[in-house]
Amino acid sequence: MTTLSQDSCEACRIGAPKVDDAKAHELLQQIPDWSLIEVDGIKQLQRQYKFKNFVTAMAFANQLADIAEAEGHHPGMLVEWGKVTVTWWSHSIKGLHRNDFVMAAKTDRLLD
Ligand SMILES: C[C@H](O)[C@H](O)[C@H]1CNC2=NC(N)=NC(=O)C2=N1
Repeated sequence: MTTLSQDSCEACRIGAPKVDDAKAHELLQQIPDWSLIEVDGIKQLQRQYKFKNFVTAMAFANQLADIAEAEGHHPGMLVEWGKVTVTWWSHSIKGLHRNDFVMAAKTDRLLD
């Protein structure tokens, strides 16, 4: 199995294959702190990160913005005092692509 955090995002266009449930559960083993959620029928990955204040939470969000730009794949982020909720899904396919699992793993690595 390849290490998700070391992969790069591949082009994800309308019609690209979604990750099926069996594959999603296999990939989730590499990102065990993430939850599989469904919003308006769209499967997504979500994790909440805790910080000591708003400034450190915002700094993390900005770091994540930088890697999102570098990979051309962008998360949902809710920045609050002491926490950031990150959500990954692929807008173009209204669901989960392998890219979302790659980016979730890279998000975790920001805190190594
Ligand atoms: C043109 C551009 O690459 C696309 O619109 C990208 C940008 N970032 C994206 N991010 C996410 N999460 N899903 C997408 O479908 C997506 N599309």
